[in-house]
Amino acid sequence: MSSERTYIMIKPDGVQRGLVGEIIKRFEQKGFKLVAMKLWAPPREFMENHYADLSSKGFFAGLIEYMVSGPVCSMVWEGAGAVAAGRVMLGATKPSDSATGSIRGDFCIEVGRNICHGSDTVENANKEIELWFPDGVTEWDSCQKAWIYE
Ligand SMILES: Nc1ncnc2c1ncn2[C@@H]1O[C@H](COP(=O)(O)OP(=O)(O)OP(=O)(O)O)[C@@H](O)[C@H]1O
Repeated sequence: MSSERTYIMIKPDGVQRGLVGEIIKRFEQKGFKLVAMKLWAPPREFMENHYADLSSKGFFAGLIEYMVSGPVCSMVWEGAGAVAAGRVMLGATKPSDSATGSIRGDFCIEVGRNICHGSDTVENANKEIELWFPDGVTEWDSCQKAWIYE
């Protein structure tokens, strides 16, 4: 499995409900490496751009209202298979379908308040990382590497 980077965002409900630490803890404990993070409230147009592929959906206006209702915590996590593993850790989009043990399965009830976002493909991850972190990420060596990878 090759090393990848994935864009993970804690949505406004996740921030307001005090789940930032819990979500970071899960990614750290899994063995992924944090290479970028910021807490901020991007302008509406920025969020519309992030979700541009959903602009024709009936829930788009509500989604954008939700996403600009408070600060989000944007992160980039790195590691082998990080994109697919990140999606599994988040759980299915609809919390009623999310496995217990996943972030959505454990902490939320409705699709319109589903706490977190994670890139769905490596290609989209690279696009999202460029959008959210145009100045790049922080490269560093983790002393845990030899204990996580063979
Ligand atoms: N039927 C719906 N009603 C309300 N909101 C929805 C609905 N479907 C999706 N959403 C919202 O739009 C977001 C993006 O939907 P998408 O289909 O891209 O799922 P996803 O890739 O799992 O989610 P995300 O991009 O947030 O990680 C969902 O996470 C959810 O917040």
